[in-house]
Amino acid sequence: MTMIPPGLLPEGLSDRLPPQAEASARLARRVLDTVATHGYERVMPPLAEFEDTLTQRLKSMRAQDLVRAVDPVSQRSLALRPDMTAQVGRIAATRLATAPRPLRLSYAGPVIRLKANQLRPEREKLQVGAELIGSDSVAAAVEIVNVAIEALQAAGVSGLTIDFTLPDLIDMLAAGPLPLAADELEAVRTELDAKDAGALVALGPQAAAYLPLIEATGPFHAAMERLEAFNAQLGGAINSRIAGLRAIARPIGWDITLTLDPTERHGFEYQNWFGFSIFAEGFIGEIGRGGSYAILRADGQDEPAIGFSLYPDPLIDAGFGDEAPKRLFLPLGADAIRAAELRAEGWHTVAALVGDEDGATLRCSHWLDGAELRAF
Ligand SMILES: N[C@@H](Cc1c[nH]c[nH+]1)C(=O)O
Repeated sequence: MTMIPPGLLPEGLSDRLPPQAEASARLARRVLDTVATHGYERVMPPLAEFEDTLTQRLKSMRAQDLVRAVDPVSQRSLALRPDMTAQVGRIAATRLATAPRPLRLSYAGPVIRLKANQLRPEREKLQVGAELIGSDSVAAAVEIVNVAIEALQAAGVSGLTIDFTLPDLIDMLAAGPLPLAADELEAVRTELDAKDAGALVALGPQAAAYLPLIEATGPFHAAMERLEAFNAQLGGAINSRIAGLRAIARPIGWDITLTLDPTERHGFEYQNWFGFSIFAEGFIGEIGRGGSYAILRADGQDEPAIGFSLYPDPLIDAGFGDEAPKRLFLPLGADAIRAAELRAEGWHTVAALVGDEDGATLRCSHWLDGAELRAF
């Protein structure tokens, strides 16, 4: 029999220890507090749900990568949540179906996937976010992008880059001005993902018409000019998308780097007209993502929505939210009233239990001597 050392967890799952556990809670708190100031109210969906209600609520969400189990009570398939946006969608479509719109909700909690991605081995991640339900207008997008930026800045994250994308652009073009057969569509997507101009042209003239989209990538303003030139060739077929992107970019401060990658689809499985990824200087991979999507309501109608989710674990690993508390040792018999006063001033007290503990070993910087603080 193989011995499993104590404390060993399944691959991709880990404990958060002091001080990162506190830092993680603090960062989530800052984000939630910031979004609350913009009217977003917190919901707490459960860790697991019936698999079908979890995956069928958002249009074009796929049931991939789920950690599943059969519920012995209902005999139905349960899944651990991979993304709280789907749960917020379910809440909005069911229990809050009659709440006034737009409905602004926020959330924070762990999410889990079966497989880790190439960039990070973790299968469990903290997700913190906000969703605006009832609109996916340009005004709603402006609000969501700016609230996401403000929340990250309030948490002390700087050097932000926002990469805009148009998740359903290829579908829209293929169904309209640049027709593609179903099999061609997938091949075009693959080559656009790879940004392989040669391979795209080799697919034939229909596919080659998508070539300008490879060029319309990079720093926002230059890429937008190329996207506008492409739009002009198409007789203005994507006018509304272009106007939307410009309006969303306009209020964003100069301290934020903006980029465009109109065909990026990694991580944008259910988003429709607008999507964005958030990067922070010094971190590989995105630390957040968002966009517009449709929630399926009980009456079969779609409800528009837009939101963002942050994945702050890499920030925590790098020390964000770390604030070493001032720790004070209380020897046996210390003045309880004075200790309470000091706690009210922000000290964390560590009380002796037997009398021979060493406060310095317990990571206290000071000890209470009568009413006085003494440094160790
Ligand atoms: N939940 C999505 C991002 C998102 C939130 N709202 C809309 N999109 C994700 O984590 O990829």
